[in-house]
Amino acid sequence: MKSKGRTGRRRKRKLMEVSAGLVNQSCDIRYIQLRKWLKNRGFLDSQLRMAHFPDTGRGLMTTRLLQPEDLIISLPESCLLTTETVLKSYLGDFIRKWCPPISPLLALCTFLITERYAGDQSPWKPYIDVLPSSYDCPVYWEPEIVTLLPEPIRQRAVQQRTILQEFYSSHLSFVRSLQPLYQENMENILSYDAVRWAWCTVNTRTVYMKHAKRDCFSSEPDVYALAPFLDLLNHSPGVQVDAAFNEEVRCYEIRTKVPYRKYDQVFICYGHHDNQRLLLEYGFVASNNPHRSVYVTRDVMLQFLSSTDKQLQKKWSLLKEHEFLDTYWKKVLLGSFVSESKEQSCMELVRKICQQLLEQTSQALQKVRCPASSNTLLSLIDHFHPSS
Ligand SMILES: C[S@@+](CC[C@H](N)C(=O)[O-])C[C@H]1O[C@@H](n2cnc3c(N)ncnc32)[C@H](O)[C@@H]1O
Repeated sequence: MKSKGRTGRRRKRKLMEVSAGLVNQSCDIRYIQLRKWLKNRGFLDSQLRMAHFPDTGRGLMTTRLLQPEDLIISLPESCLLTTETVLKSYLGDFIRKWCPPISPLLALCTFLITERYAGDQSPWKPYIDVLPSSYDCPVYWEPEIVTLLPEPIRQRAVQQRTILQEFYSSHLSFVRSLQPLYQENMENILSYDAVRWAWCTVNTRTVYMKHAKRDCFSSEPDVYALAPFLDLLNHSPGVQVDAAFNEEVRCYEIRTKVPYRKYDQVFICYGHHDNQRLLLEYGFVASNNPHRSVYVTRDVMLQFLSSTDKQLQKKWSLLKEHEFLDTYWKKVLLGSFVSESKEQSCMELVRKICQQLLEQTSQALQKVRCPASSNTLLSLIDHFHPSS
């Protein structure tokens, strides 16, 4: 009787999951190893399970109803990977001796790479095995694809690539100093590709956790913690959570502010980011993002403003200098009263600009021919379409 009931419940759960379009990934061997590893480090089983969702990809679903103020997850300190972890490791002495001090970000990236290189020997293997092997952030895109992005985000994507390249090349001498630890050439282990992977891992997956300033690190903020399992939570701009390290119980805790039904995907909010920022920093865009915005370059604006106005450049500089450009547009677009004629002309200008950006986006879409990446890219570029 008992086992029949359990079978029935299993069938019902399967049906509900299938109807929600999600695939429970609990039997993935890497996931099982991760759960075992977490348990050994004191993580008590939570109601969350890894699953694959049709709209957001891999994420976490709840196996029970969640009410506002419920604790979603409580991850013990021993599961967190921070600069403290790095300093206690074989890298600690090298970091402490190195001058000028390296950044907390470089310490984390180096540790991730050397632990991945250690393979079976690494105590972090179960975590590293579930990390993505590559990312969708623009630093992974082919330059021809980056060229197709709308100009403002294209500039930022190019800038980001330069920052990463400088991050990689400016730390080569520190990387070489680690050679006594390995037989293989250190520059092969900490290659550009490896650094890009680690950089994206830290940038897309860490939670905020402030650490006291230490002399062995440069003055950049030390605010990262890699949080295994917890970092499978996807972003939704509409949800609210309380997330922080609880000093009393020494766990990183997240409490939901919104309810979830059984088998729903549970989300957190990475911040009030527009789609440009989400794409640059996390490699995705959110549909129905209340913070979405359309970036317009100065050249496009000037192209639409009266070409007969000889004083236009001067007026523009003046407005910019006094920070009127942003505030005035926001006022009009958010519905504050300016004057009827001004409002109408502003709206008309916005409509024309959007129309032009729409046309440019359609042309860019036509050029995306690469079959392997077209789906992701089409959806990404589509989100930058001003009409969306
Ligand atoms: C902290 S991880 C979340 C877990 C991740 N989906 C995974 O499979 O490991 C952040 C990454 O998840 C993806 N992501 C998060 N929220 C998303 C969303 N709403 N839609 C699509 N992808 C999302 C992005 O690739 C992002 O860089």
